[in-house]
Formats: sequence, structure tokens, C-alpha cells
Amino acid sequence: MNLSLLAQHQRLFSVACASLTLSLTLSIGLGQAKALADISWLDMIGEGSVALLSLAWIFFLLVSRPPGRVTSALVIGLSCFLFSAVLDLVDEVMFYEHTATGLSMIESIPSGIGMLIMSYALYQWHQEQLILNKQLQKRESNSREHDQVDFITALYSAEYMRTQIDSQLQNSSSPGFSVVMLDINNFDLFNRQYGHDQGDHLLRELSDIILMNLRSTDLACRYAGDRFILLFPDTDLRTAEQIAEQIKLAIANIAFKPNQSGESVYHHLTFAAESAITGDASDSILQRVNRRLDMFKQHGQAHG
Ligand SMILES: Nc1nc2c(ncn2[C@@H]2O[C@H](COP(=O)(O)OP(=O)(O)OP(=O)(O)O)[C@@H](O)[C@H]2O)c(=O)[nH]1
Repeated sequence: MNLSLLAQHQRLFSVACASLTLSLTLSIGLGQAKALADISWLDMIGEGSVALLSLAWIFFLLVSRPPGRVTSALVIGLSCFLFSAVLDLVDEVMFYEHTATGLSMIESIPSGIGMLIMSYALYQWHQEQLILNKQLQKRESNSREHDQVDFITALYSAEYMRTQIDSQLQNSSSPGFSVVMLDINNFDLFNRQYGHDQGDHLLRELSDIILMNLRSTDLACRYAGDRFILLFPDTDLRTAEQIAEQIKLAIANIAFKPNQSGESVYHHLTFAAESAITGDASDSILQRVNRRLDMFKQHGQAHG
């Protein structure tokens, strides 16, 4: 599990810990232990699960969401809820003679406030998701299959591209789409000079530049290693080549800074394009464009 986001949430982590500590201190400090015979174990299991799951939700939020308004509101709301859930749990094993009314008020108010804050956060999350969906459109086509995502670039894999090409072939009576395959030149040398991590970082940055230069209907996937494959629905070969040329130009002009140093490294791509022809299958069109790209690379040509 990747815990790197946790380091960016120290304040929210403290809020959750403070809520847990305060509720435990209050509920244990103000009460007296019940006799074992008076404890309802069924209630303990039910309320214990609510408290534990609230803690688990906070943990998963902290390790999976970046800092921001939505994350803060969700964690603060859940921490309020956790506060009430812990009081509720502990009063199964403690009884409160003099403070019962005060504690029951303290117990019910934070969970209500927590629910309100979380409802606000969920609405904000919904708004955030609408924006993210727009950005995701070029990463994914008609379906979402997270087991086909390449975790380095967050682009879909070649397998996903095959399914999307197949659906293009099935949906149109005469195929009217093009594909482009891009390959980074001398990526092996870059890996050897700056290390594999920097190579991964470069793949991510290049993916972002590729996406930035696509239209909302196009799709980019990682084919293999330093090869990317693009799908342009309803697009002729010439237009697809023009877009690929723009991507190539954009990448050639970006100064990549390995290890955040002052050094600038520029990258060049080779690409090949193919249009679908009658009788094509996803494999045949991918093989054609792959072969064409290999041919260009062998002859040192920029593109076809
Ligand atoms: N960092 C990183 N490197 C990868 C990954 N997948 C493949 N590679 C590396 O990509 C390199 C591809 O090497 P080549 O196919 O020779 O490509 P190239 O060096 O760009 O050579 P040309 O295409 O002929 O210019 C190899 O060093 C692989 O180890 C990855 O996920 N991350």
C-alpha cells in the first residue's frame, strides 16, 4: 500500500487522533466500569464495528486523497462521527451516574454535526468528480476498467485500446478512424543516465503532454515500454498525423529536468499512423502501425 499521501495530512491526522483521545478520556474518565453481567456483547460488537469502521474510513481517506477542501471536510466530519461512536461504544462497558445527561448530549451532537459536514463534503466531491471526469475523458473511452490501467502513466493499457478499437470496428459500417503509435527516442539511454525512477517520471510527464494535445473524443493508452498508442475516432489519416506532429513538437520543446536539477533534457519522438480499412481487426491495425513505426525507426525517419 502506498502511504506517501499520509505525510501531507499531518493536521488532519492530528484532528482524528484528538477526537479519539478526547472521546476515550471523557468516556473512561467520567464513568465507572459495569459488571460483566451487565454488558450487552451484541451492542458492543455493533457499536465497536461502527467506531472501527469510522477509523478505517479516515485512514483510507488520508492515504488515498490529496490535501484540499473535500478531504478536510470528509476527515473532520468523520472525526466528529468517530467521537460520538467511541462514546457510544464505551458506555456499553461504563456507567455514568451524575454526568449521564451531559454525556448523552455530547454523544449525539457531534455525530449530527459530522453528518452535516460530510454531506457538504460529498456534494463538493460530486462537483470535483464532474471536473475530473472531463479530464479523464481522454484517458478512458466508453468504459472504466481499473484492472487495465498502467500504474506508471495512469493511462489505459494496450488491452484496453484493443477493446476500444474493436468497438469502433463494430459500431461503424465503414471504419472511419485512425490510430497513431508514438515511441520515445533513446529512452534506454535516458534510463541508464538518470535511473529508472526518472524514466518513470518522464513517462508520466510525456503522458500528460500527450493528453493535453488530444481532443476530448481521442484516447491515449500506453502500448508497451516507451510506446504509446492513440485512437482518433472519425478521423482521417492526415488529421491524425497533424495531431501527432503537434504532440511531437510540444514534447520536443519541453525541457525535462531530471532529479529537479538545473539540467534540461529534451526528448524526441518517432510516430507512425494508420487508418482502419474494411475487414480490419484490432490486432491487424495494431500490427500494421507497429511495423510501420519499426520501419521508420530503422531508417531514422521522424514519422511516416
Ligand atoms: N523507467 C522505465 N523504463 C522502462 C519501462 N518499460 C520499459 N522501459 C525501458 O525502456 C527502454 C526501451 O528501450 P528501447 O526499446 O531500446 O528504446 P530506445 O532506447 O528508446 O531506443 P529507440 O526506440 O531505438 O530510440 C528499456 O531500457 C526498458 O528497460 C518502465 O515502465 N519504466
